[in-house]
Amino acid sequence: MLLEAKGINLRFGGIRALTDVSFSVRKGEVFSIIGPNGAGKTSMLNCISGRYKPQEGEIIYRGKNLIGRSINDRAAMGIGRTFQNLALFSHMSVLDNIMVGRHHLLKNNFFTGMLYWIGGARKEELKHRRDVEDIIDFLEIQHVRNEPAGTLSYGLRKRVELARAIAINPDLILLDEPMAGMNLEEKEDMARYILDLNEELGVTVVMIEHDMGVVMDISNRVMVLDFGKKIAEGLPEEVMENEHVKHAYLGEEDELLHDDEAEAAAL
Ligand SMILES: Nc1ncnc2c1ncn2[C@@H]1O[C@H](COP(=O)(O)OP(=O)(O)OP(=O)(O)O)[C@@H](O)[C@H]1O
Repeated sequence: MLLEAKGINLRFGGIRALTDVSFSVRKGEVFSIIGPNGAGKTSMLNCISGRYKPQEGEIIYRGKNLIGRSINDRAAMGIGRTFQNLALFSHMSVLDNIMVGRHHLLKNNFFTGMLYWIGGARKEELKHRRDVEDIIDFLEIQHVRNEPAGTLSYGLRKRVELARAIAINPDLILLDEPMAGMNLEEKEDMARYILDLNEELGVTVVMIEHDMGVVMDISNRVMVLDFGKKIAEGLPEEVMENEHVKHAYLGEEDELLHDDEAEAAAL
């Protein structure tokens, strides 16, 4: 197992965001976390990336417990992530945004900076530049490499975010709704990049996604959360047939229906 979450409990005051959630992800898998709004999906990713600290439970990554380690430590251990909302520096070029992702890998600091002209640090920087160019080629964003990120289409910006997450050389990547807000063509492109990342570069993927078509297409296994609890885990087709899961999603539709009805009644 590459990643194992055991008995994760996360509370915010009186809110139980996650209750006794356990699951494991095998090396090389695309593992999706699905569930209705507010089910605890992002909270779970945040526990893995280090943004949130669960009150109870362990998260074991390559045999080491991650709890208590900083976000940077986890990145250095090979855990990359993207966010639900775009988090790029909009005035910086695509290239510089990706270099930011690379930053913690640069051994070069103030002191080693003095050695720059002697050779070591300069060589290191050249290697980083070459690696970043490889990522740019991989995600086919050469044509916008010098553009300010803020001027790009939404789909391209999401791709640059993925590039920045890949820049830390992750073994495990956490993707929070990578297709949100995309049109069909952009979704298909993104699905292909995620699969290439998984198959060609061997990166294990843990992904939150609302688009069931995408989830069914590219996931090896799926976990379903509802009100902070795991209600199902298994192959995509098994999970979709699960009565609890159908009920959780129907419940959400019911709620939406009631909201519409309430709105209609208010008019
Ligand atoms: N920082 C926080 N402070 C307080 N409550 C939080 C915080 N983060 C999450 N929560 C609460 O935890 C619960 C789970 O939220 P979370 O964002 O993890 O759900 P989600 O499944 O990712 O939802 P969505 O699909 O809408 O993104 C919600 O009730 C949310 O309000």
